[in-house]
Amino acid sequence: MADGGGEPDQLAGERATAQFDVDGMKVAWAGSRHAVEVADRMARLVASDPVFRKDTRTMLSRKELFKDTLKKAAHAWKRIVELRLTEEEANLLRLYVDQPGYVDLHWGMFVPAIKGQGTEEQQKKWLPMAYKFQIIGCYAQTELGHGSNVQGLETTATFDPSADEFVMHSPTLTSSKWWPGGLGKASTHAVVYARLITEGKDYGIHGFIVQLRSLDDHSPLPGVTLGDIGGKFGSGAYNSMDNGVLRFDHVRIPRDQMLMRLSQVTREGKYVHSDVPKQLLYGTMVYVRQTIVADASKALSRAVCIAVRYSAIRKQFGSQDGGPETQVLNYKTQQSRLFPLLASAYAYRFVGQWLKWLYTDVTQKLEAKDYSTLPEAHACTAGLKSVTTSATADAIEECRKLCGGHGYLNSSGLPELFAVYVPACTYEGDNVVLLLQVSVVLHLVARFLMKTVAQVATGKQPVGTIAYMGNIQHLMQCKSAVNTAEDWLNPAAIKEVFEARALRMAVNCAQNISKAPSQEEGFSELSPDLLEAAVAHVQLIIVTKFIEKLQEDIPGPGVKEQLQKLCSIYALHLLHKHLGDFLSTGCITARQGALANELLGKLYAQVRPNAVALVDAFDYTDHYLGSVLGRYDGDVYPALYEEAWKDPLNETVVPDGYQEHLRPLLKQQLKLSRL
Ligand SMILES: CCCCCCCC/C=C\CCCCCCCCCCCCC/C=C/C(=O)SCCNC(=O)CCNC(=O)[C@H](O)C(C)(C)COP(=O)(O)OP(=O)(O)OC[C@H]1O[C@@H](n2cnc3c(N)ncnc32)[C@H](O)[C@@H]1OP(=O)(O)O
Ligand SMILES: Cc1cc2nc3c(=O)[nH]c(=O)nc-3n(C[C@H](O)[C@H](O)[C@H](O)COP(=O)(O)OP(=O)(O)OC[C@H]3O[C@@H](n4cnc5c(N)ncnc54)[C@H](O)[C@@H]3O)c2cc1C
Repeated sequence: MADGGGEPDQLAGERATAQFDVDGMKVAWAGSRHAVEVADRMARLVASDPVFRKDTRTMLSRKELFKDTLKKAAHAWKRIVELRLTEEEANLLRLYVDQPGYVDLHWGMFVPAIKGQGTEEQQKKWLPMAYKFQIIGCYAQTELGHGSNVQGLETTATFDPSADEFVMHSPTLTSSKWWPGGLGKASTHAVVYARLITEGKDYGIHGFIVQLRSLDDHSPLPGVTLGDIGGKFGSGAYNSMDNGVLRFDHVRIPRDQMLMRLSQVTREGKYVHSDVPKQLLYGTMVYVRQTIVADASKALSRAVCIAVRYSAIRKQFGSQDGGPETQVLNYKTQQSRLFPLLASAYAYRFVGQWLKWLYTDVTQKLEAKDYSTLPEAHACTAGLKSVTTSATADAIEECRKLCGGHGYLNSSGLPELFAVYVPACTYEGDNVVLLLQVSVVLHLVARFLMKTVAQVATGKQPVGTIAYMGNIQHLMQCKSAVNTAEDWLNPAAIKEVFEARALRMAVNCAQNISKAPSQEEGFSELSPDLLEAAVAHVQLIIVTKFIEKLQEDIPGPGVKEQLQKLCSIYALHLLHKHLGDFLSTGCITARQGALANELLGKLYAQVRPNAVALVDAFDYTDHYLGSVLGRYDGDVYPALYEEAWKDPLNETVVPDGYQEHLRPLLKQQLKLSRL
């Protein structure tokens, strides 16, 4: 029992009110019983290892933090080798270590870039070294002057046939590579994206493997300037990563270090393009965007887990005759802010699982030289990355506010979680730039369908996640049949209005663009509307994948019922938030909007007794959560109190600086008061 009002038993009471089987929900969340078991084992392995402690991380200096990251990475690798962990286990171990570091770029981008863009011979040469960490690689694409506009990169790779070498050069300040993680201090090699110039002609951006540092003493090779780009947002957080700067002064590399799966330069300097689509140059980004969507649910579920547990512990107001105050989780406002985020965590989890499937499917097709699904993979990964990361960043901040003042303490875990997460809205493609990519696809399809609407039944039908657009005749005219609040529980009713909204917004944009003097001008003028149409399309994908998940066999008493409620909450809170879209496109009436809101209130009340159990199903250890507010035992107040004393400021009772700055001030005031 905690001192002064903290009531740890309260969480036990909350758990007792759950109306479903938490173990069954853990399986639904993780994807299989096996996945629960592996995740649990890896989480405990990390939590029990003192090297992986992270409770003082936000108090470390940048240098200490970076060294701590090197230590953790080396120790993690040692454990992976000693225990012969599988790839699945190693990935989970990395997740639970919970500290960004150079290994992420080595495994997450350097290795995939070589796999995707290197020839078989190049893979045979470089991958075994990378797999054993004999070399450490990063992904050096972004420059000081250009990140989003990849075609605008300035670094050059000029072929010199006399030496059979490329000369890597940074011709301007703005061509300095800037941002690549792991580049600043750790990497020995990089996949560098540069303009290929041969026979006096610029063939645009290509990838090259470049050694940057000596494998003997780690010093930069001649002609290579390297460093870290400086401290970043927040304490701890992404500062564990050595995002770096790189400049080349006529650095020579052998010709066979150009990644040559997409195109080649011959010994004589001839440029040859293979039959592989040039967009595969962007393949590594597609891969990482897909992992970022899966990670959104992890970050969001962590924040929600902290906020739900703490909201069940925290009490304010409502005391009658000296009785207990009200748990803040019982306030309808708290529920209406928190439960949509809980539902979003589940929604992103399932869409992330689906996207992983889509990516695997596309990869298999690419291996069989079927490139037809590449545009779908690009649009889905770009759109979902954008929508899920933006919403997750906002949601983490909302969870901080939901935890009141204590949420602002580092010990709540939320400030660091926000700081480490928020760059996901920018890296791997700025979220607006990525949504514009989705809107290009939507615009093309909408324009095509408008032209061919008469013969749509016989014409070429859109497939994959844009298949619904083929139903244009119905979706442009349909009116929702919802008549009672409970009618909104019908997934078909929800799907229809989300499809109609997305299609009508895309068609409206296409019609307005067609009125502009040129398509380019129209596209630019209407880009804010196009973004909204893209968001509507992506939200439809998430809702649809949640609904499809519920059509699967989901074992465990009450599990499917809870997920059905969460699915309805996810969809209806979006409907409520974007009511303007649904009304202005005529998909629903104002009354139907009000009915959706009425149902939302009822669903929140139904979720309330299950809320703590629904976050327990994420199966997070206290180590991974890293939050005194989100502790499993709910013993929040003693932990908060204890944590405060660990701050370096409390190492002495009288602070450093007292003699120089406080004492003279206080003495001076004394003199003044005596005057
Ligand atoms: C310390 C602890 C340690 C523990 C240790 C444990 C040990 C290790 C064990 C395990 C470890 C595992 C670790 C794994 C972790 C993995 C996680 C990885 C984390 C990553 C962290 C992220 C870091 C960030 C990296 C970056 O940011 S890299 C840089 C990213 N940059 C961008 O995204 C740039 C965005 N811009 C663009 O993508 C493009 O420029 C564009 C906006 C798309 C425009 O392209 P452009 O060619 O200029 O013009 P378009 O005409 O628009 O396009 C042409 C054409 O191409 C199509 N297209 C475009 N993109 C793609 C694509 N990606 N795929 C396919 N097609 C594409 C486009 O649609 C056009 O098509 P059409 O011509 O048909 O219209
Ligand atoms: C933490 C972190 C890690 C990173 N790691 C790596 C890495 O490992 N390797 C690497 O190569 N890069 C890395 N990056 C770089 C990252 O990929 C780029 O920052 C990102 O792609 C955005 O590009 P930018 O910085 O040029 O933004 P800009 O494009 O300059 O964006 C600035 C603003 O302009 C807007 N804008 C840009 N273009 C358009 C347009 N066409 N229409 C409308 N609005 C537009 C954007 O929405 C944004 O609001 C990292 C970045 C961060 C923050």
